[in-house]
Amino acid sequence: MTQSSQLLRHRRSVMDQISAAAVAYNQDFTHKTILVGDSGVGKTSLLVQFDQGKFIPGSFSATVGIGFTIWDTAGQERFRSVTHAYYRDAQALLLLYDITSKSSFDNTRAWLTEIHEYAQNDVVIMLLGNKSDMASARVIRREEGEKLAREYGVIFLETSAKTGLNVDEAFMTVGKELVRRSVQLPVEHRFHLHDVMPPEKEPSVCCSFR
Ligand SMILES: Nc1nc2c(ncn2[C@@H]2O[C@H](COP(=O)(O)OP(=O)(O)OP(=O)(O)O)[C@@H](O)[C@H]2O)c(=O)[nH]1
Repeated sequence: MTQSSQLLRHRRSVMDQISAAAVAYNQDFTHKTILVGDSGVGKTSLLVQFDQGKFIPGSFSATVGIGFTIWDTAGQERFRSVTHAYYRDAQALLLLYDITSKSSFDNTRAWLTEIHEYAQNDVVIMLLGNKSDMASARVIRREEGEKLAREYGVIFLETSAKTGLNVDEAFMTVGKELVRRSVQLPVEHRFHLHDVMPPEKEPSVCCSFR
């Protein structure tokens, strides 16, 4: 078992709470969230920070896909065909780039094209500019991330898997949107968001979803 799959087995995530609450009100409500983006942008680190509240320096071995609620994928090209299969039944996607890597930012367009091709039409997408703690190495300005997010109509945040900045907010925002969509159910199956989580501050940029 990989390190990442072990941590997923033991996670006590906010998403789990949201999911559990949703299931209590609607037996059919399930969701899958996956993290995508170029190799090295910090997908696994973000997941570790969210799950364990800590940063473990150094690269993790490339992971193809693990867990059952939040899926971490490898950014390497050789795993791409496997990733395609994951898109199909994903309800939410966290697309990461590294603010110190222009190529990872440029490649987000290719990732978005792929997502549009393979994912469900109503998938929740969040664009995350990770490694925001590395101010002196920054090559992608925050405004560039915001502009791209607006262009594609997705939510945007800058995060740091190292300091934990906006990590919970990212997963919370996705969870809230999934819950919001689930309340399109008949009245008798609805539940109230306030019952499962306290009010959170809104993300810095929040665009309409597709
Ligand atoms: N300073 C800083 N370093 C980070 C951050 N996130 C990840 N890293 C580092 O970036 C490197 C790559 O992180 P990973 O989490 O392995 O990246 P990944 O996207 O899962 O990579 P693949 O599995 O190859 O797709 C590691 O050395 C991490 O310690 C961050 O927010 N800040």
